[in-house]
Amino acid sequence: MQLQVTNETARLKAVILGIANSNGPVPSIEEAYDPKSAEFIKKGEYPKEEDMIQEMESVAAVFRKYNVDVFRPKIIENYNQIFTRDIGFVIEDKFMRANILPDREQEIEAIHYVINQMNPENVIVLPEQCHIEGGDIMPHGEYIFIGTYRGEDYSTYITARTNLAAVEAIQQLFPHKKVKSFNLRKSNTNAKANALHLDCCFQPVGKDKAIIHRNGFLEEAEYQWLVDFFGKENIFEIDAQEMYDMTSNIFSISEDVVVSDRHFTRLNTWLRSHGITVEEVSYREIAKQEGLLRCSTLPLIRA
Ligand SMILES: NC(=O)NCCC[C@H](N)C(=O)O
Repeated sequence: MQLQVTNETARLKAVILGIANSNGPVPSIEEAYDPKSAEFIKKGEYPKEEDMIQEMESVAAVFRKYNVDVFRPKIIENYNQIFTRDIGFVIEDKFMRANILPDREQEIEAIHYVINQMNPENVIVLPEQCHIEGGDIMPHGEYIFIGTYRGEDYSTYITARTNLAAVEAIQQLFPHKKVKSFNLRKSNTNAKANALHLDCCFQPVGKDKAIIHRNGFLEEAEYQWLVDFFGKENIFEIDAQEMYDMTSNIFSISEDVVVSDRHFTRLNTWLRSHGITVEEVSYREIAKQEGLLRCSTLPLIRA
């Protein structure tokens, strides 16, 4: 398999799509590793497996329509394998195996059969002290954007998943790229004030546009850098409720085609007004676990 990913929007050819089958029993509040899941566990409204399976199958159907090769993780019984994005990621022709939250460590085993199809020289495992999850990593041409948390209290946040050691390691591995990191706002208890990953508060879309939530960024200057980089007229600004709804976490099949949630009417109207085809699905149940479409996909080839 010849891996290739250098941005979020080039034509998708091959992808791993997570899987909701045998997702396990409803976790206890203590077992939740993000505030939105905890909120729905508390309310007794944790999403049902059959509903999430259906939601993911509708995305698989869109991929089939666009002739994208789709790989699914092998099912590990009673284990959450929906958010495949975080367990590894592709930059250029390299597959980076992520050092993910310990609660999610087994997820990688389920995609070994895909990793085995790659040139072993292109499969990279970062040193253990580098915490990193794919939701925080976005190659963008000559740049690699990385969501991180720079606070000294990093270890107190189960919602902080990518550390500075990982940012430095990525820069060393890709010396020809400009690595730009963003300090994200974290909350273990309030999902409206928690940018769990960079893709929960920002994502490039189309030819030259981006979706962004200002308060997801701890440094005003870093938010402003992105606004200036894309140009204010190309920015779709979302509010705290829209970040909570995971509005920045749509997924591009190409510069002209996006998979989005049908409830995102404001966003979908804006995308269409810029000539982008919106393939609408419902991902409302999966959203209760603080992840959406980008989180549940791991692109292998965009060319
Ligand atoms: N890229 C992402 O933002 N992934 C979402 C992961 C959600 C999952 N409940 C987690 O906390 O790891």
